[in-house]
Amino acid sequence: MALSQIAAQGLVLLGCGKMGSAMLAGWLSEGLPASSVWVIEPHPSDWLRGTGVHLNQPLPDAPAIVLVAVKPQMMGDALPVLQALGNGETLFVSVAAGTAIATYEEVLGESTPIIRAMPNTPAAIGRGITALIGNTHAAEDHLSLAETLLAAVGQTVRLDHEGQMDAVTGVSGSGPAYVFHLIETLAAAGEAQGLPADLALQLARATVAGAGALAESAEESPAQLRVNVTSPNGTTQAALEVLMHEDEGFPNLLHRAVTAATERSKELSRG
Ligand SMILES: NC(=O)C1=CN([C@@H]2O[C@H](COP(=O)(O)OP(=O)(O)OC[C@H]3O[C@@H](n4cnc5c(N)ncnc54)[C@H](OP(=O)(O)O)[C@@H]3O)[C@@H](O)[C@H]2O)C=CC1
Ligand SMILES: O=C(O)[C@@H]1CCC=N1
Repeated sequence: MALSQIAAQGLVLLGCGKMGSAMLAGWLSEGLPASSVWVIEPHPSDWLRGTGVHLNQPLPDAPAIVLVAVKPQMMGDALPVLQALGNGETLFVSVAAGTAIATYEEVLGESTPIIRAMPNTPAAIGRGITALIGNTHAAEDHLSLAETLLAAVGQTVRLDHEGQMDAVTGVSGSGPAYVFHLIETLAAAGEAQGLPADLALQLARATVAGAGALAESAEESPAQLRVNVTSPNGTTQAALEVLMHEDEGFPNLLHRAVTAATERSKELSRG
């Protein structure tokens, strides 16, 4: 099914904060007409008001997809509004962290096709990645429908089982924040070495963006690309000896960070 077919039946977006807006911006720029989107959002931003979507208006009877993008803590209040669309043709896709498929089945009905997805904010510029897993009522058609929608804002991957979702959240869902923090801290380190703040930020931002693009397009592995930068006994080697330190280096730090995110995702799903 193409994006135009989703447009014909309608798309409902429940919650349009940071993640909902990132995806909506991507869909609109990919040609999804604003007139085919219904958004339920208690405090719409000026940007959202300006898009021309149906805002807080009565919903269509059988939209192709309802996408749920409210905070996990808001789910109990938000989901019942959609109950009438459950147990029907409409596919539900939720991007909420730490909210199990079973939670949606309880509210929407067990025969509702439900897909749990974990996107990330680069979706706003079509460079996201979304992992998906469906319930037993999500057939191949439903999965490819969700993939059509989410592929419009980046890559998609299917998971083998729902248990992988916590770690996915820790790696790619939260991951953009780690990279933005890397840019901030690389710039601050440059400033500490005497560079003007704006120059340090320009260097850090372009370096992370360029290295990311190279890592994605090059045939070599990230490890080989790292070696390519590292002259024997040169400047990079001096830095990597700090970053690759067994206890205080990047591997241990990132391992702890991803573990903390994964554990928090598990904790959220316990309620
Ligand atoms: N931000 C990210 O990078 C990612 C987020 N996610 C998931 O996406 C979901 C949304 O996160 P995020 O966008 O960051 O959070 P935000 O708080 O920015 O967005 C949630 C939006 O939902 C609105 N809302 C609250 N209650 C209701 C309701 N009853 N009906 C409709 N809308 C409601 C909120 O309004 P108000 O602010 O007025 O309460 C807010 O605008 C979360 O479940 C999160 O786990 C997944 C991947 C990445
Ligand atoms: O921080 C969070 O809980 C959400 C889920 C992944 C990214 N943001």
